[in-house]
Amino acid sequence: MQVLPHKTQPFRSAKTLYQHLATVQHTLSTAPTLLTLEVDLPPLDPLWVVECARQSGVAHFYLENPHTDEFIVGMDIADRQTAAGYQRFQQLRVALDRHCAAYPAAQNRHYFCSFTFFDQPDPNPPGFAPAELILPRWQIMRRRHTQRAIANLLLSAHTHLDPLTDQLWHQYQRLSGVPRLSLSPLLPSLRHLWQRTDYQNFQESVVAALQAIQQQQVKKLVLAHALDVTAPLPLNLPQSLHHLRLCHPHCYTFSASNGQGHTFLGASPETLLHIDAQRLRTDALAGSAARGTTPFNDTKLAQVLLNSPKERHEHQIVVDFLRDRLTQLHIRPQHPSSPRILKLTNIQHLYTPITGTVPAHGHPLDILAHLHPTPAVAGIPPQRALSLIQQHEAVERSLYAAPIGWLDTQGNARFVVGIRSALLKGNQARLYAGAGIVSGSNPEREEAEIQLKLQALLNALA
Ligand SMILES: C=C(O[C@H]1C=CC=C(C(=O)O)[C@@H]1O)C(=O)O
Repeated sequence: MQVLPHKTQPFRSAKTLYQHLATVQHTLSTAPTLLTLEVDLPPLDPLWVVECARQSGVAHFYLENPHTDEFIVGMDIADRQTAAGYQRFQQLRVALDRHCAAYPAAQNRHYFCSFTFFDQPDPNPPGFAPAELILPRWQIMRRRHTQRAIANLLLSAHTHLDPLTDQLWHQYQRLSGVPRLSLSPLLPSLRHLWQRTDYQNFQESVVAALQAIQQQQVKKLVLAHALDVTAPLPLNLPQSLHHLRLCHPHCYTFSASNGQGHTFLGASPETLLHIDAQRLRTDALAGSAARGTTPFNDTKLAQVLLNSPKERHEHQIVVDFLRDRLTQLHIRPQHPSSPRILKLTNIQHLYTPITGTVPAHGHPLDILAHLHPTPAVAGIPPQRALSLIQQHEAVERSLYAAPIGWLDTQGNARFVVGIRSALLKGNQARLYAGAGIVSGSNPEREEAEIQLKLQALLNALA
């Protein structure tokens, strides 16, 4: 089957679009063909696309890094594959290979992927599969000061062109029309949010984790906590995302909605997999301290963090894990011998960037299968840590702390770890934060770290 690039501009009018699709359809058999159309759109704020998707009640996917001036945003679904179970990454790869064989690679085609933390569907599912691969109907991307937009659609001799043309034309008009977004730079008042959480529960699980560490069941365990928030009115998604990107310009701001009212969003400082032309980067990020209120105090806190044997141990476990896993994949890891400090708006971390070269046969989904979950979000040894998390955590992790991002047909990828994140539905939000527990951890201090992380998210909700 072929990919049919268009030669004319089919989005001149609804009529030219219909005629273009009809001309293509004339050449098709009953088997579907993937049509990828380049679309001229004015320079867009990706949050306008998020808003258009929200208003139309369709799925969206958004990832933006203000610091590198990169974004990708997708609206609606052209094709979707899902998988579950311990082979879910491999199953998605098979689905992707099949997709690429059926519809040969069009440059610029990107697939959005999300995963839940555990490989089985949640008992109270928010409607995200354990593994999802989505080819968006609309994809708009900005990189190196250039924006490009495409529309993907599956077309066969049987497709009814009238409703398809109507839908595409309507979506195109919305996207290219004057954005009706009024994004405020001010932080919202939090007085209207009603919060419910029980830190007693978290502290008890830290005590249980310390016991498991003492009994040498695990060396490290990452425990998460959730804060449930209710607002008097539905939460304003573009505004919340705008706050996140303003407050965390060095993080990846992201959101994914399933088109059924659930949206997972956040601003993650942790890159799990960044591949550009076979050059790979993954981040070891573990070990935290608050930001100081004065430059002097801030530097002092950073020095204490860098010199703390407990924090360095917590961090080194992640570095060692990532090194081992990359080596298993025949990728030679390279990294500085000691961690640096990564300063975020409200918190600072120990940070070691690890780089390498992906071999020709290496595939982003195989690499993700090896990297998730890292001991920055689970623990070590991984299997034991996972069962202790299930035993001690009170809430489902859902998409929290799992890979979220995109890959293309040339092996490039961007995946972050879905931390500093929340799940929204209507006027309700569940905010997640976790902390690594090692020998020497203190329940009160871990709780303070969790509160610091949750507060940053809470400040962004609008
Ligand atoms: C698991 C989270 O953070 C991880 C990443 C950086 C520092 C961490 C820490 O110091 O505990 C965590 O390992 C979270 O924010 O939910």
